[in-house]
Amino acid sequence: MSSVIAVPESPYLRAPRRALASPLVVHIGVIGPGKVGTALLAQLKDAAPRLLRDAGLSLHLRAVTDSRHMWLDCDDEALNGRAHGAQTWRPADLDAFAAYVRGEGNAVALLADCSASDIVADHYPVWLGAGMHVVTPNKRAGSGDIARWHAIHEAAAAGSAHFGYEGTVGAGLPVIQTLRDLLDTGDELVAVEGMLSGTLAWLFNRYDGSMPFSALVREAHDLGYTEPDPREDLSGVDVARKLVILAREAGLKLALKDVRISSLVPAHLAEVSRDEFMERIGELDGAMIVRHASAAAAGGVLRHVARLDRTGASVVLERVPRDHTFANARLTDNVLRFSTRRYCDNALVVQGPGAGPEVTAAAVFTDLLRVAGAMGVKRCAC
Ligand SMILES: NC(=O)C1=CN([C@@H]2O[C@H](COP(=O)(O)OP(=O)(O)OC[C@H]3O[C@@H](n4cnc5c(N)ncnc54)[C@H](O)[C@@H]3O)[C@@H](O)[C@H]2O)C=CC1
Ligand SMILES: N[C@@H](CC=O)C(=O)O
Repeated sequence: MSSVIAVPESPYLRAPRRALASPLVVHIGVIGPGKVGTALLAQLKDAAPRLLRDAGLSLHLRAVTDSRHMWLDCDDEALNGRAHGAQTWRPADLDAFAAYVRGEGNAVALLADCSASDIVADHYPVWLGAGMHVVTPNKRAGSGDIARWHAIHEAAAAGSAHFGYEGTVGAGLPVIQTLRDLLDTGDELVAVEGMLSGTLAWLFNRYDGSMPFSALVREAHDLGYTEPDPREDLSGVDVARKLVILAREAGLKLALKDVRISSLVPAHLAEVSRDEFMERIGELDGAMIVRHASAAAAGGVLRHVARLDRTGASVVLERVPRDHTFANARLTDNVLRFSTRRYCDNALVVQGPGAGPEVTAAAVFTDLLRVAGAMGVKRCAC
């Protein structure tokens, strides 16, 4: 699909490699071949020959599954060659899928969950406990039931397996790793303030009242910025999930229900099906033009702002002055301002594109490379 290569072409990767006795073989299963999953499949395919050559890392795509079908034998040339390249599929079964990805022998097995499904997240403890690595941009595990979240981390420790979720906050931006590095070196999180939705950043960067807000939401959906159901973005729930993930990372007790959210989805559209919502999305336009005009009249712009500190968390669409940092971020830019014990006079800021299939897939790929790094592959991200 794309020629973009997720792994940076660093001098480190290009340098002559110390020959490994044998390549590290990683069996990969991709769950959810949607926008992010498809981009990940393309990135894996592009990078595999280079990683084998330069890093002694042998990536084997074993299987792909969505909610209804699973395709096994993805690396089987003969099978893939049948029916004009179409692979055979069978009804999806996550346990059988994981067992197939693992296979026989001693290969490292890794599951990349690119769905937004709680059902898939429910399987993480079993997979991790059995020593299979899990990498994901799916926010459900990190922001859902706290008992499941504990079970996941305990299973990962018990199975000596890695649970990677860098893509859950800020898409491809180094957010989780940055926070973890601060905490691991003894810093303390005091507060996070920022714009954590690529979709809402893009919408309010674009929206000037000259075209319907709903048309922009449709465009954001087509560009792959929104959640599978764009109400997750518009309601503020997607950003609230990210705040919960950050809070838990920092050891703060926060559940989704504790985040104060002001939703852009009117109550009468909150419970209808996704398809009906998309048909009636024009019903958002009236309220939005009024809010935009009111912010403009007061000399400001609308921005979707998230805040987290020890007293709580909030997600609000608010008016900010035109010269505010948030007013001048571009496109899907996320901005995360970390105030910590060390970064107290001036916050540590992570900023950049915060949504899109390519950048998100690259975060998942980076997590995969961290697993390989931990397994002794010295020439990629470790
Ligand atoms: N699109 C973006 O910019 C970003 C997305 N993410 C996350 O990435 C994930 C995927 O997002 P998209 O690719 O945009 O969504 P998508 O809707 O394009 O793809 C989701 C895929 O998951 C599959 N799926 C759903 N339930 C499943 C189940 N029970 N078992 C197996 N597969 C299942 C669907 O069939 C589909 O193939 C979501 O969790 C999203 O929050 C995270 C950061 C940024
Ligand atoms: N829909 C999300 C995607 C990344 O998490 C967003 O717009 O931020």
